[in-house]
Amino acid sequence: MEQTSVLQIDGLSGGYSAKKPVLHNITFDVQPGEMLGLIGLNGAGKSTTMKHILGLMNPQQGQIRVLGNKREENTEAYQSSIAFVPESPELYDEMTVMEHLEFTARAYSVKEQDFRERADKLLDLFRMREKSSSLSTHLSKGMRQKVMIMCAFMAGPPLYIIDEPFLGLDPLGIRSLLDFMMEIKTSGSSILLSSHILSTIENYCDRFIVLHRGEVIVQGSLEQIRAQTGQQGVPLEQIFYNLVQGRD
Ligand SMILES: Nc1ncnc2c1ncn2[C@@H]1O[C@H](COP(=O)(O)OP(=O)(O)OP(=O)(O)O)[C@@H](O)[C@H]1O
Repeated sequence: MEQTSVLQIDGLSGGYSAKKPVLHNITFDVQPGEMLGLIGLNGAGKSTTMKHILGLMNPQQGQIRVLGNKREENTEAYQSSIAFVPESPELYDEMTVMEHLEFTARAYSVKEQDFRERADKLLDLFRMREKSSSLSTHLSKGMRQKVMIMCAFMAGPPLYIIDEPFLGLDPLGIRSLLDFMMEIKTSGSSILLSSHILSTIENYCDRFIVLHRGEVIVQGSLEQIRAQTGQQGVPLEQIFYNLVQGRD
């Protein structure tokens, strides 16, 4: 039997006005246990693609399925299968770090035992234990970003959508995040990650989608992209530069 994709995007076109689509006929999938890197220049359409997946924007054309469900057909199953880490932290001012974790656990119906285990692990991993009772307004920028990441991991869904997570994290935080993402993959969940730090994600993502002006110009594993572009042994960053340089 064919395996159901965690995320399947077919012929997605969309944007902020019907007259001027930003995304053009985007097609790609994410399989269980895969980490996909969504890369592209500023304005290429990475966040807009994520907004469509999250259901914050409606496709002008095409379809998006999460675990086989279309959002409009089975909204609850669709939404509860996704956790999102936005580029800029969005926290509740009047809630502590622990209360954010509790709130997320309730929203995703995480069992009490799992909540305790995950909270314990995340507070240690991201070195946030001594801040667990601090209000979010009393945290540094990087700490606020860590809370967003911890909440997504608390939810424990099949699909994580993570928008440029490394900015603001210290080197230990980046390492913890990368290690934890590898653990998540091993447990069978999937990650769609956007980042400009190509040298960091090069060794972690199973496949890459290269977006340019709202179109997928190349996709595949690093080896496949090297073969497709005739650039054996070349780092991802250089391949990306060669691909987009001088292209309209
Ligand atoms: N709220 C908005 N209203 C209208 N146009 C928008 C809006 N947000 C983004 N755009 C446009 O959509 C296009 C894609 O932007 P998007 O934010 O998806 O890019 P991105 O790849 O995430 O870029 P970055 O790397 O800078 O985060 C750009 O041309 C941008 O100007």
